[in-house]
Amino acid sequence: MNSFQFVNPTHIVFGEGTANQVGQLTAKHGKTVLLVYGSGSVKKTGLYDKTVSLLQDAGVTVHELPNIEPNPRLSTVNKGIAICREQSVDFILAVGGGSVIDAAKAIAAGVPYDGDVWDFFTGKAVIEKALPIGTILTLAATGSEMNGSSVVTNWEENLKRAFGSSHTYPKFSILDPTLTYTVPRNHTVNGAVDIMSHVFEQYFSLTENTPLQERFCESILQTVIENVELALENPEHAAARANLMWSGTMALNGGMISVGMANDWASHGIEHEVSAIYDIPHGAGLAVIFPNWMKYVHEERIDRFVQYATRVWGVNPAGKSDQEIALEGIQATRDFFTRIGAESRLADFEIGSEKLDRMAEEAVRYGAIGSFKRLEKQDVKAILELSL
Ligand SMILES: NC(=O)c1ccc[n+]([C@@H]2O[C@H](COP(=O)([O-])OP(=O)(O)OC[C@H]3O[C@@H](n4cnc5c(N)ncnc54)[C@H](O)[C@@H]3O)[C@@H](O)[C@H]2O)c1
Repeated sequence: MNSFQFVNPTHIVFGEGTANQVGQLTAKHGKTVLLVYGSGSVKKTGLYDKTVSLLQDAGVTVHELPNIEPNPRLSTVNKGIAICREQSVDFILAVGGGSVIDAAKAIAAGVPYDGDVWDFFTGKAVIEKALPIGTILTLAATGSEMNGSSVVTNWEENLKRAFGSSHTYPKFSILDPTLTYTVPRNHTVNGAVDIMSHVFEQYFSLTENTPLQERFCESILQTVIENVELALENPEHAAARANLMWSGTMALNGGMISVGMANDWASHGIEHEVSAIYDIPHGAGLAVIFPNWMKYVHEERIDRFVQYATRVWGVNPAGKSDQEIALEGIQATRDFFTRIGAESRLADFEIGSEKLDRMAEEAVRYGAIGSFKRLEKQDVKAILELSL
């Protein structure tokens, strides 16, 4: 295990009915709020009306930025920055999934910065301060509700980039699993794949002597596997929705499950290049890329893949070589994603080979990616080719 420090400042308020606390939680941090949300579900479910009235009852002035896109765009973030400056907003409340929360973080970082907020995504500048934000989460997936990361798409340049900062952790996040009852089938699937992928990025590591971290990872994977089909069969399955929601938060809350371990994140980097051009949902892209990344890299550390196959998927190792066991675990991953309804090929999104070179080149724009196996442009291209 490597040396590490771990801090996570986000106050989590978990459980049915907790959205009723949004007024008092927000009023602790700000008086003039930008309410950031997507294009439909919060209005349909009544969460929008309820939130506005709770904020007003708490004496908070509310300004709004609706219509955050899935895969939020830089142009929308800039609109939010302008509103905050014009209206002297002192707190941002995100109500939605990862896209809404990520947009809120980018706005929060952009408001006190004199330059272009995109600088934080390209590494040209480092975030030194940000407006405080809070969230009401409506979709179990990204972990953005308890981490400092944001992913934004610069649509004009077809670039999807991320930043991570200690200044953009939410002050609080309200996690009411009943708010996810309305999440449609495809986004429930994408969310589950995203949660599992976050764990994979941390679990497939070359760092030695990390048994507790590995078991944290395995337990999240098992919990998602056990619960996602229950939520798909019955979208109002209270226990399944609660378990998925907490799994999503734990899978990526600033690295708690993988402290002291090298992380990989190459598959996320590759997926970002795909969705930057084709605007496909993040989880859907990961369901295609990840099993192919696994096939491509598993020989780097076969014992971790054997452990994954046997502990997570219950592969019986008797009479099999390590290679056979590892491949059985990878196939079990692919089969599971397919069984819950995730796509398995880029062709399912009508993506062909035309832009593979550009995607591979952009993925390694700042150098080789990944730590489990360092991937150069030709490796990324090979994984994308396997994914066609
Ligand atoms: N910040 C991070 O740590 C992090 C990690 C992984 C991914 N991401 C990014 O997050 C984005 C994806 O976020 P996401 O997976 O949470 O999805 P999302 O926020 O894009 O939402 C997906 C869809 O679900 C709908 N939706 C959300 N809640 C709903 C509800 N309760 N009922 C009905 N519909 C609902 C939204 O309107 C949207 O159409 C991508 O841009 C991805 O790159 C961020």
